[in-house]
Amino acid sequence: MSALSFQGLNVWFGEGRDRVDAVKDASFEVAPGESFGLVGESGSGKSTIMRALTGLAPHWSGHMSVNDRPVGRRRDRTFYKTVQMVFQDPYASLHPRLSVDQVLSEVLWLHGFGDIEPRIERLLDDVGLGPSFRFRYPHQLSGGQRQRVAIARALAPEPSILLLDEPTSALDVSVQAEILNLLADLRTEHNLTFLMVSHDLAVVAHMCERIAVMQAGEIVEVLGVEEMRAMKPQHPYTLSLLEASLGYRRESA
Ligand SMILES: Nc1ncnc2c1ncn2[C@@H]1O[C@H](COP(=O)(O)OP(=O)(O)OP(=O)(O)O)[C@@H](O)[C@H]1O
Repeated sequence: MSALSFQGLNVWFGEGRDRVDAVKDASFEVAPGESFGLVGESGSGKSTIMRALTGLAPHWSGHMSVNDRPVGRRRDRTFYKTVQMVFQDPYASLHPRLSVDQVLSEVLWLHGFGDIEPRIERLLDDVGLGPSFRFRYPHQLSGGQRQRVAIARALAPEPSILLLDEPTSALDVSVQAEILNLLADLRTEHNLTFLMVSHDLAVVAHMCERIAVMQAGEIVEVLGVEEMRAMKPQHPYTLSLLEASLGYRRESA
């Protein structure tokens, strides 16, 4: 069984001469409970894979499945109960006029939960925010606290899979590690599967067991984090990414 499967995925934007082939023939699987990273330079198609899965990029071909159920053109409520996404920018992803209580109540209500009060308290506790945060508005929260609320919102439907699109890159360096550690703890406590996009190889090495390296829309290599740490990738592009992230200079002629 796989939690997520992508086979021969192509995703494009626009038509004719304006067409951009953002993802080309991408294939990989993520096992239940695994944390899988997507890395690569800006514009290589990492976020587009997540967007295609969640329905935000409508033009795609190939095969995608969630818990071995094929993803079709329309996603039902079961899909969004199973798969939730945390976006890069908590400033943009939370509505400024909704309190934390309203944000969480709305999602819980949409997913048909009756016991909303205790669930809100538990969700806030899960993400390390006390009950005093419940009636605050986004402008009354720090960036890290906002991202905690966004994570609580993603956890509310009790998903088994979280899509994390650069979840710490908009945050102050001092809180990035806190949020990554929170996510790692939540993964264990809630038996979650992660698909994570990051341009930061150190983040991916810390969070993921396997990594797909993307270049210009294609997956050039899938490698284990141990091979990555040992600087032993198969593909020269991966090596150049690793060296760049470590500040090495290649000994080129
Ligand atoms: N809505 C869109 N319309 C047209 N082109 C798009 C759209 N969204 C993305 N693209 C293009 O698709 C390609 C892949 O973009 P994508 O955002 O997936 O890259 P990425 O690897 O996630 O990059 P980054 O790390 O900068 O977010 C890029 O060439 C981008 O310009």
